[in-house]
Amino acid sequence: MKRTGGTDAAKRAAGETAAELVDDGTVVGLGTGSTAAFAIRAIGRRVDAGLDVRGVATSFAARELARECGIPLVELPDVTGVEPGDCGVGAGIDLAIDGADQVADGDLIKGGGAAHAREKLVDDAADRFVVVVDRSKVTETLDDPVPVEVLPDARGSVADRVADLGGEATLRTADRKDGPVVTDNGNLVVDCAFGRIDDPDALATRLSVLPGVVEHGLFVGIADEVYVGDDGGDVDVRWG
Ligand SMILES: O=C(CO)[C@H](O)[C@H](O)COP(=O)(O)O
Repeated sequence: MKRTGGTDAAKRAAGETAAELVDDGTVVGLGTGSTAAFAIRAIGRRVDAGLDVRGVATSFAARELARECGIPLVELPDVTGVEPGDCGVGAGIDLAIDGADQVADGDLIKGGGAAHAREKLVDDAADRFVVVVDRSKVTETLDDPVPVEVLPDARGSVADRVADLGGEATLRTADRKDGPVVTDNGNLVVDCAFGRIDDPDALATRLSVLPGVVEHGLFVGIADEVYVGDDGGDVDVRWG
């Protein structure tokens, strides 16, 4: 679920500071959401000024914004050495910059924009994953609902299994759409409230093995640094 307390000034500070980390001649993962958008626009301005970079978008929205900003794009298989009929080896993303909905002790809840499946794929593949957030996202422990992308037919069975785990699943709907939110991958999202999550790693493992779960929004041990912006334009680098 989106936390809406942060200001644009704080998001801008985090996003634009992280955009300075992009080196010439590299591949950068482009995150989703309003904070990552500040980074994408800043990278676009650097491209205008001559920066040679290729972007891998984490969502339809990130791709559209990157195109608007003139950032050359490649697809993930283009940087993983995949040949037809082959799995390829490793990934060639140097740096990923992405937002988060909640951060505690360097672990994240993501998926407020329903893009967490592809975000995890890109962010985890990067040599360095920098999270950009405003201060309202940083808490002592994770306790927001965890977005879980599910195959459409699995929404009921996953909700049952989430209840067995002590959680409560709610099918995500949108304000300006009849029916549920459909992800970029054609799936549904159930937001699963567990209250305080004392062991995110254990919960992540339990959610991952549920039949019909495509991806959940717990990002445990994936982030390398978290850039926390404040209203005055300062950025605190944590868990680096
Ligand atoms: O996980 C995400 C999308 O799936 C976003 O990164 C997250 O929702 C943060 O967005 P914002 O910066 O707009 O608060």
